[in-house]
Amino acid sequence: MTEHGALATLLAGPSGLGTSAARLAARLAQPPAVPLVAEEIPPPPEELSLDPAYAFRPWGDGSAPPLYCPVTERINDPLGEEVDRRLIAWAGECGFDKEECEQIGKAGFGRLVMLAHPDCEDPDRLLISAKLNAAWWAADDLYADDTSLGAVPAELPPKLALAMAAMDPVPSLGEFSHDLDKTLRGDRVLVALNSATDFLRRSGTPAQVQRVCYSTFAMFVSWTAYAAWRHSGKYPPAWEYLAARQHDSFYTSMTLIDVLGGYELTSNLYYDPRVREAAIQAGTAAVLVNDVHSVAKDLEDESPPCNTVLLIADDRKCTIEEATAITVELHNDVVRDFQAAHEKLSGVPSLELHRFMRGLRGWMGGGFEWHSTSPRYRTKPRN
Ligand SMILES: CC(C)=CCC/C(C)=C(\C)COP(=O)(O)OP(=O)(O)O
Repeated sequence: MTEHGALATLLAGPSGLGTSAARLAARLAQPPAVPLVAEEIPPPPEELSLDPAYAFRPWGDGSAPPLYCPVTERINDPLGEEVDRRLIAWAGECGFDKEECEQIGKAGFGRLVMLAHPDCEDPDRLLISAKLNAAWWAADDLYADDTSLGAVPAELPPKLALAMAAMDPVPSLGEFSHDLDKTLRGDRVLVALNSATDFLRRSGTPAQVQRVCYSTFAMFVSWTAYAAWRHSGKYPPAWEYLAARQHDSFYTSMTLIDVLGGYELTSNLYYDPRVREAAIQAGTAAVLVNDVHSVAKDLEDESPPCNTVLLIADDRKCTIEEATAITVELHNDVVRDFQAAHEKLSGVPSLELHRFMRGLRGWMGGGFEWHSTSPRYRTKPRN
């Protein structure tokens, strides 16, 4: 029986997230009505604490409920520092200036991949994920999110179309290729996306490379939805943002798990609905960890980017603290769903699938650790 056939047989049983800008900003400026304090946090349900791979992990200043999250499998600071050194040198080659290279170094994307890919010891392989994540974040900050860095919502869609051309080179169109090639060479974000994808091509199979490209392009569609909401000043309800966030999540980063692990999860397993659902759950949970850590940073922008906590606060007319608790609860439920899916898939006779599922869990545990420690999310004390 093929791997896919085995999976289909095993899984044949019953099948298993779903205003205006001014109003949003005004509400968020209000002081918290009833702050949640640590003593009010209900104790975690005993039975869920039993799996040693998961824990209720305090985060931030400890005042919000803990995140139910996989534990961090590996912390190897010298390895993370080595990846960061190589990453900063590469960023300079792509055309990022000294200050930008320093920012990239400070964020610690090398440390992120050291934490998130515990089954990869090789700094050069880790660099595949470090380069791609740094390039995605550069596009996210410089093109999409950060007004102070020149991001303009109305200019985003055509920039993303060029970003796709940078990652997935288009065939020559004679005289019409000249200006495109010049543009792709002249913009540091496009150079980084092109270089990082080329670097991936050295180790990944064509199927692995293309899955990275297409999940990136799906993520770009969600970015254009956020840009339209920001441009019009009509922010969406949380449910609509969350629908987009599921394709704009660390799922994209997780497409690299098997490449860094030095194996390949075949396409029919990778895209099996149960595996995809689990991977989207892992990516969404990891990006909800990002949203709860990004609130202060996002509020600093003159036109705040979309964020689950801020949109829930607006939807429910509640405080940021209350919206944070709701987001944590949602996160924890998604992790529990992932945990159940992982358990169910553990009966499938595929070593690659077992490694990949463990890789998804490991990525969530590493992502949590990175968000808790990266200066990118260090919050200023609130008044
Ligand atoms: C940048 C990247 C790896 C893309 C996948 C995950 C993702 C979309 C982000 C982390 C970007 O979300 P966001 O803009 O909210 O991130 P920051 O809060 O700006 O770090």
